[in-house]
Amino acid sequence: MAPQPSPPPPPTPDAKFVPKKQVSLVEIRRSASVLSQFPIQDGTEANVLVIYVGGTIGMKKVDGVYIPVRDYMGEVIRTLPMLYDAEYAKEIGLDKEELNSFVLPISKGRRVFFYLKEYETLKDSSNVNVNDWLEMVENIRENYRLYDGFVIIHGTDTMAYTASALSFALENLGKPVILTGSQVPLSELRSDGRDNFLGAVYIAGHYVIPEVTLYFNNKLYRGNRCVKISSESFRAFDSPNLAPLLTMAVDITVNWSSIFRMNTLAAFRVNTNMTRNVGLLRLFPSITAETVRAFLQPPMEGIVLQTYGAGNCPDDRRDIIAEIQTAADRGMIILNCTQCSSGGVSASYQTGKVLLDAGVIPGSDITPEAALSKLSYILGQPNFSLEEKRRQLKRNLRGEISVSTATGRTFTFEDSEFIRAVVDTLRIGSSKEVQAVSETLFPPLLCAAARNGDLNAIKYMQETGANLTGHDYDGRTALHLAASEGHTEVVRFLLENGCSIYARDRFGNTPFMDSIRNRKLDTIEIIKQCGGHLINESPFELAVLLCSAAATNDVTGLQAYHMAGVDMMCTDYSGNTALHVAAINNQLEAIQYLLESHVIPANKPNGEGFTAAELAAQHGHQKTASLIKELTDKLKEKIPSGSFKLNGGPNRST
Ligand SMILES: NC(=O)C[C@H](N)C(=O)O
Repeated sequence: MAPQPSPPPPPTPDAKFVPKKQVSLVEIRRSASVLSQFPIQDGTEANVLVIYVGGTIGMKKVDGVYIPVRDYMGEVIRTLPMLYDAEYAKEIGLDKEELNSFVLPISKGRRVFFYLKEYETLKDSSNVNVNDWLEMVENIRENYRLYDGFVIIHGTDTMAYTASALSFALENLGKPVILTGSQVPLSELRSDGRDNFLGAVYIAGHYVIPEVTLYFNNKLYRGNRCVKISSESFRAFDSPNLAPLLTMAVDITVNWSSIFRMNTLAAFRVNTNMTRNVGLLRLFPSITAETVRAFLQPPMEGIVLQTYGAGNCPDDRRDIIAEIQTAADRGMIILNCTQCSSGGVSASYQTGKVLLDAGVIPGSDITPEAALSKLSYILGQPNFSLEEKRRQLKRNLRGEISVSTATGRTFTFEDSEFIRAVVDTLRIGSSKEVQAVSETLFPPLLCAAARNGDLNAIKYMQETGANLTGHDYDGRTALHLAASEGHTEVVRFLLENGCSIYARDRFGNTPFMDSIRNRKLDTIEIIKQCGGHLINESPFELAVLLCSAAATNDVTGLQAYHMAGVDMMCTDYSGNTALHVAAINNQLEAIQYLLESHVIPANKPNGEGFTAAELAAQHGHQKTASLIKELTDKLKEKIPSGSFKLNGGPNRST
């Protein structure tokens, strides 16, 4: 075989390279004079810190091989419109290279800004070690309050290890930490990096999934459930024992009931006590006792024992079992993890029970990567006794294992035993009292499920006897929530099961009004088909809502009111219709919609006798005044005679 060319020398530090002064995006945006006029507004903006550790995603081909190159990631991002809204960045002064700050195109009415913090030494993840983990943890700690979420750009080879380690080191996490990378560099034509990078930053800026997760190939996995399964496929990772937490497709589907949430009031903190004296011993047929003994010697403190099937070892190899027993007796912690890619450990077989009897701790369905991190984290805690370490290893700390009930099934929200378990806990005996508990508990549960669009959970609760029309302490019903969120499938199901579109909550809102306020046009249509209409909303209140929609160019809002049958000619306290207000505020799209839908005649005077065109001119919007006249003339040509009474306004919709 021809001699292989010697690998290129590692990239020497570039003399001119000066590490960027690391400031947070928030500080940048608050300090930059241009930006001060764009105050950070809650809800419509999000800030994400992107920590760039290395990996293929940011690599550049140099002399025929890929190597990480400083500043290259930022250069490439600036060329990708899906990752960087250059025009808006320029408009607000965020386009300076030294700012290392970027902004996604607007999405769901929100701007996601991200600050790229590039490590001084960008690594192929094969070189990532505990010290790098500690640096990532520290970076998150020092920036925790400044950002809505965190993305770590990392090589794929050891990404699952890093994700597992961080999941334990970041305690009481309340914000998303998402790892991602790619199989093909971002700059290459067919890179998977663009979608992976965009998806991770998008999710971090739009969803509060308070876990360490891993985003790859349109799926968001719990980080400590992942394994790398391919060195070539874009589907490089799998989570064999837990379904993805989120799937990115035409719609974004979040499996909210799977999200792991800390049940503590303790604040976020980092815990970097992690011992390195751990290892993984994979059993194989005819392994010698000498090998096992050598592996279990100090300074080893704990090992992951990778066993066959459901956690089995050869029970006829008394020599091996004796070595394991001896090590366990002297305080070695041994965690049983299956070699199978899915499923977990159980003491169902004698060949598994012998390990349990020898003091090996069953690891449930934990992955090898997570098992090593969990061991390292627990054995690193200075205040844990041996017993406490053993106890903690059996616990589900960060969702790294499936919690099984006595029957071996995993507890889920949809499980009808949920209510029975609550009833048992409250030690309520009589059916009357059980009924009282159900009437109290089911409505908020139904509302929660409806808000998440979780139709299966609603059906489960219906089968358990829940009254779908029940309301919670605020008078809110499941239909209110489903209508507010626009979950049309749930709305249909609830309507087909007798839920009322006229139910009013304590604020006087009906599901119909909720669908209008939230601009859920499909839901408005469904409720209208069921005869839904506005009942007691005062024309004045509706006029104010219409005019504020016009003033803010909220065309969808105008459509929603129009679809709902609101009298679009209603006027506010100064006799202005939505068209007058749109003209005063120079909102061209709103004007166009109102004129083209023939809901308000252009020549209708407001309370002071001025038409929309006159008001536009009075407020210095000459072009808008001309547009109104042009549109009106054009539309007049199209209007069939008799269908529009200029002085009396449109045919009134019922
Ligand atoms: N796709 C990748 O990122 C592989 C690369 N060797 C790494 O792990 O850094």
